[in-house]
Amino acid sequence: MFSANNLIRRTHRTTMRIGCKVLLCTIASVTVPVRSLSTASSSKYVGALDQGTSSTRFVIFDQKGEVVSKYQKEHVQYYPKSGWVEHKAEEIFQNSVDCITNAMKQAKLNPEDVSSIGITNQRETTVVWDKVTGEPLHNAIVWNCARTSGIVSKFQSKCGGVDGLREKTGLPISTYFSATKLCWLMENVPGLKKKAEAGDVLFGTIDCYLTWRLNGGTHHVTDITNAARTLLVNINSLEWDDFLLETFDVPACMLPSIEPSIGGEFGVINQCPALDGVPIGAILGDQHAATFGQACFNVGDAKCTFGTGAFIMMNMGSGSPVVSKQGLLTTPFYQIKGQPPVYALEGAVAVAGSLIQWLRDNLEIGSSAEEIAKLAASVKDAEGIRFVPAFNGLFAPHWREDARGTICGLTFYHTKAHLARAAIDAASFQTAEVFDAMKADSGIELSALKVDGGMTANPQLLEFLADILGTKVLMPKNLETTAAGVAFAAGLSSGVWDSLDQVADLWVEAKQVDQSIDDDERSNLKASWRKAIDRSLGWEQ
Ligand SMILES: Nc1ncnc2c1ncn2[C@@H]1O[C@H](COP(=O)(O)OP(=O)(O)O)[C@@H](O)[C@H]1O
Ligand SMILES: O=P(O)(O)OC[C@H](O)CO
Repeated sequence: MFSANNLIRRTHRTTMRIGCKVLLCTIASVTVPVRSLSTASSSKYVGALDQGTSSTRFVIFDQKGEVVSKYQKEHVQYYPKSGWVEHKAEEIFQNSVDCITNAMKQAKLNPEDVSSIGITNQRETTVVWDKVTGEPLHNAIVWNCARTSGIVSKFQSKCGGVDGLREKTGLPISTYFSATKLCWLMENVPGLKKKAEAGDVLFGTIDCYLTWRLNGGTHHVTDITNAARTLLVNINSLEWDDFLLETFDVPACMLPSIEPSIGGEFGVINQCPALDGVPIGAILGDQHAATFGQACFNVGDAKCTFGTGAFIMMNMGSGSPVVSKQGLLTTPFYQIKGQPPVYALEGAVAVAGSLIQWLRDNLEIGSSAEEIAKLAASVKDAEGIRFVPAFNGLFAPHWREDARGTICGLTFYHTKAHLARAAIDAASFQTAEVFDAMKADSGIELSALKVDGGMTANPQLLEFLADILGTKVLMPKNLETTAAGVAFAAGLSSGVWDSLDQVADLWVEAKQVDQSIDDDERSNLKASWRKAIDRSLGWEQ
């Protein structure tokens, strides 16, 4: 059992670069449970439950950080109305158990072989469930669901605009975060508000729901990286904030307790026989886990994950969080028990790979992402087409609920291949906007961007990205960076690894892509993108 009494502390010193200064400082004080020391020889594997927007996977890592086995399962996406997105939390839990069971079977491992697991998840997605039966009281409302735009306008007016809560929360008031999703549930699920006020209902993001189901309800907990994406947490105190709870009218009794990401009290698994008795050693939101897996441990290190959306995160170190003036998010990157959190700046782009899925499913211009990628590669560029995928409005750095998808520059010359190319370029253009905002906010000149996620299988994406950013793009050997990140975090808490330096050594570069255009060409491309963005704004009233 993971408890404060059986923890041993180890402190490690390393060098950290801040701008051009090199500091010798403590970055990791790792808490190690006795279990790992007493059973060090047998419990050498670490598991990662990676619950993403489109699928769930369980990945098992050995001490060298190599993948031993993995199992993945997609879940159904529900689109009950235009712009609405839902998941079934029960299906996600059952898929999690299936993935764990199959991956453990493939690797021929028993629970005693696994020192701990980490949970990483699609963030902000909101679940409410019955405290006794565990039954979800509505489908989960997904992070990219735009149903709360009316509620968002109301709170923006009430709180002083889109940035009215930014100092406290690090976030703009947007449909993206959990608070307005919870408001919608309270207003629309009959009887929910009364039950919640009576203490009969629990709220949580996906990490919290899965943890509660896996530990049989012994711990209703979340970690700080997930809690801080609800719009209900003060990013300085790292606690639920009374003013925010009052503003959004959320009863405190339905909220989980907030734990540090690494070594927090998350309980022990007792509802999945394949991992019976294994502690949950770490929880990290998926973008935070990817940043951890990409070993972005120095201030200024940054990564971008190109999956359903695109998410850039840059390590800003511990100390006071930097509040963005450029439309970025301030977010705890991770927190080790007993240590102050390390903060990050993040640029969240809502639509990246999902645009390729849309071309496949709705326009049927190819039967798979790979086929669309091939089509896009058959032309030398997009021939001037700019495709702004503001399907649910625009996230960072614009935060405009009123933007809608826009294709600019079409002529009779263009074919579906140019459209496919423009869709792939859109991910890089959006990343460049966030990249520039990050440089302006942090004062840090980023010399490289580490990348991962499903879209990075596409060489045209990587080449155009390096060109439009004007910097080198680095790809790791291990592309399961999200799962690796939370596995490393769990392994640090259970003693499989004992320092961030050790974890950083597990990161191996597979590929570097360099820019190949000059500054003039880059500025022209960026100027054309800005024009296209302007045309997408204000469409939806
Ligand atoms: N070769 C490719 N070119 C462009 N996009 C791709 C390619 N292969 C996969 N994708 C996109 O990558 C996304 C899947 O990436 P993944 O990291 O698994 O996403 P998530 O973690 O968000 O579920 C899909 O949206 C898909 O359209
Ligand atoms: O599951 P992904 O990779 O699409 O990530 C979703 C993000 O966590 C949403 O904030």
